[in-house]
Amino acid sequence: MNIALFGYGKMGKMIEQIAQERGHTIVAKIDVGTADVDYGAMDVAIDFSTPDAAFENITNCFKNGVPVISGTTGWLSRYDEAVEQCTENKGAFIYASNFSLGVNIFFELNSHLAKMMSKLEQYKVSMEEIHHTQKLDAPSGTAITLAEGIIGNSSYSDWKLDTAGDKIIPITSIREGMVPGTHCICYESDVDSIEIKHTAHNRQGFALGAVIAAEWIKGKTGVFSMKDVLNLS
Ligand SMILES: NC(=O)C1=CN([C@@H]2O[C@H](COP(=O)(O)OP(=O)(O)OC[C@H]3O[C@@H](n4cnc5c(N)ncnc54)[C@H](O)[C@@H]3O)[C@@H](O)[C@H]2O)C=CC1
Ligand SMILES: O=C(O)C1=N[C@H](C(=O)O)C[C@H](O)C1
Repeated sequence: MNIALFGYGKMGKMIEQIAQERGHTIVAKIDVGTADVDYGAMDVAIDFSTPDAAFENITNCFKNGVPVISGTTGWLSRYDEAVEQCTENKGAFIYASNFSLGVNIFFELNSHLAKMMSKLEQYKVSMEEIHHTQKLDAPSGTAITLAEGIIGNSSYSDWKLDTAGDKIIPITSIREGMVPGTHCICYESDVDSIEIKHTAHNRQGFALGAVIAAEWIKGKTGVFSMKDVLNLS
């Protein structure tokens, strides 16, 4: 497939390597200041750019008939608008806050655990995420998806950064060193704690998942998720 990369930073470079290993061709590397974008050359676009740039990158692709895989986080207040534009243009779109297989299994585990814990009022939930110091958004997109998984399966109604409260999931965001991404969910009672944790050792899992999603979306129309791609129930 001919793949265009929107954002040629840490993730763009990792995706280039994995896509080429799987026999794909990178036909464009679009970053700040790229003047001409040849949409006609692309079978699919993979966007790992910045919170400010993602919406425009994604919707320009829809307008030009190019399917989009986006992993950029921090722009989700405009997700519904992007979905609308995808539908209007009969486009194809997958956004995931995290493309790694491990985290997508962790999402399922989190929802299942939240359902079980919802009957046990003595346990209070909290979340911690740790990322490298260059990260622009907090909390991470993955932490927000995890919080939504808890909210959808319990009586918790919202999440807040560094703020506990009734029916509120407190999220702590730590920025240190080169950490690729660590997420931990803790249920705590007076007598014990239960923790589940996902630790990314590098960025390869994120990049491989994005390339697999790009391969999967070929020939499809609509808005999908990694759950569709990975066939997780
Ligand atoms: N969903 C997932 O699995 C993952 C998501 N991410 C997210 O992906 C995004 C990128 O992460 P990294 O590559 O680590 O960041 P990065 O900072 O290394 O790369 C971002 C690149 O986007 C470029 N950029 C800025 N404006 C642009 C524009 N208008 N068009 C195209 N490119 C533009 C920057 O110059 C930079 O090269 C972040 O939002 C991050 O949270 C990161 C890892 C995994
Ligand atoms: O910025 C990152 O690096 C990452 N961002 C994603 C997020 O916000 O959840 C995914 C991963 O944790 C790495």
